[in-house]
Amino acid sequence: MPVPPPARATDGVAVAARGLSKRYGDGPSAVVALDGVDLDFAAGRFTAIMGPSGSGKSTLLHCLAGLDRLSAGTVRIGDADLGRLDDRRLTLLRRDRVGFVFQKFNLLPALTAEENIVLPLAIAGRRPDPGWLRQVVAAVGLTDRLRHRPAELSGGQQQRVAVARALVTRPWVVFADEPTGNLDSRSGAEVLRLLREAVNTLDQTVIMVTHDPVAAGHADRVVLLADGRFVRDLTAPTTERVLDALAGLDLVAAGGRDRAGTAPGR
Ligand SMILES: Nc1ncnc2c1ncn2[C@@H]1O[C@H](COP(=O)(O)OP(=O)(O)OP(=O)(O)O)[C@@H](O)[C@H]1O
Repeated sequence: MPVPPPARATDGVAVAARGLSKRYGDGPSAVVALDGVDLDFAAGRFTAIMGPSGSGKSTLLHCLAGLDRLSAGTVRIGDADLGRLDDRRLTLLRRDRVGFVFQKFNLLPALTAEENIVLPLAIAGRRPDPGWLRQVVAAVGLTDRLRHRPAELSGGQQQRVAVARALVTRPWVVFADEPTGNLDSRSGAEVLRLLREAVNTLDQTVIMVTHDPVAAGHADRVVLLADGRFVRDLTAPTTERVLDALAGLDLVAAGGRDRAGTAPGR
C-alpha cells in the first residue's frame, strides 16, 4: 500500500531550506554550487529566483524539489523533511505533492493534450476530478485543443499543457525552471499570467527560476543568488527594480573578484 506523504504544514511556509549546500565532484575540481542557503518560500505566493549565470539557481530549484540530493542542510516541503524520506517516499512526494514546468515542455508526443495533462494522475492510479480538470483546462485556455498532439500545438500552447499537467494534481508547490525560456514574448507573457492566476485564484505556491526581469516582475518576491549564496530579495518587484538589483549584484561580484582574485564561494 502506498505510504501517504505527510500533511501540509500550516505555518504559511510551503518550502524551507536551511544551511543548504550542494557540491559537485570531489577534490580540487569540486564545484560548490550552493553554499549555506537559508530561505523560506511562503505558501500561496509566486517567488522568482534570479542571479547571474552559474549562481546556482537551477541547482537550488532541483534541491528544493527533491530532484537532487543535498551535500548538507535540510529542505522541507510542507512538513516533509526531504532528507529523511527514503527514495520511495521521495518519489511519492514528488508525484503527488509537487508540480514541475521545465523550459523544454517535456510532453509525450504520442499522447493528446488531455492525455498529457492527466498523465500524473494516471501514473498515480487516480481518476481526474472532472470539475477540477475542466477548471484547469479552461484556465489554460485549451478547451478546444484537448485532442491535439503536441506537434499540432504552438510552443506557447504546449507550455500551457505543461502548466495544466503541473496543476492537475493540486500540488503543494509548482516548481518552474525557465518556463518562458523557449517562448516568444507574447506566449511567455501568457504562461506567466497563467502561473500568476494559479497563485491568485487557486492559492497555488509557485517557485520559478528565470533570467528574465520582465518574467520576475510577475512574481510577489524575487530572491537573488550570487555564487551559490542568497544575497537579497525584493518584494512586489517591478522589472526596473529587478534590473537595478541585478546590476548591483554584478558590481558586488566584480568587486569580490577584484579583491580576492576569484569569485567568492568557489
Ligand atoms: N551536474 C553538475 N556537475 C558539475 N557541476 C555542476 C553540475 N550542475 C551544475 N554545476 C555547476 O554548479 C554551478 C551552478 O550551476 P547552476 O546550473 O545551478 O547555475 P544557474 O544559476 O542555474 O546557471 P544558468 O543561469 O547558466 O542556468 C555552476 O558552476 C555549474 O557549472
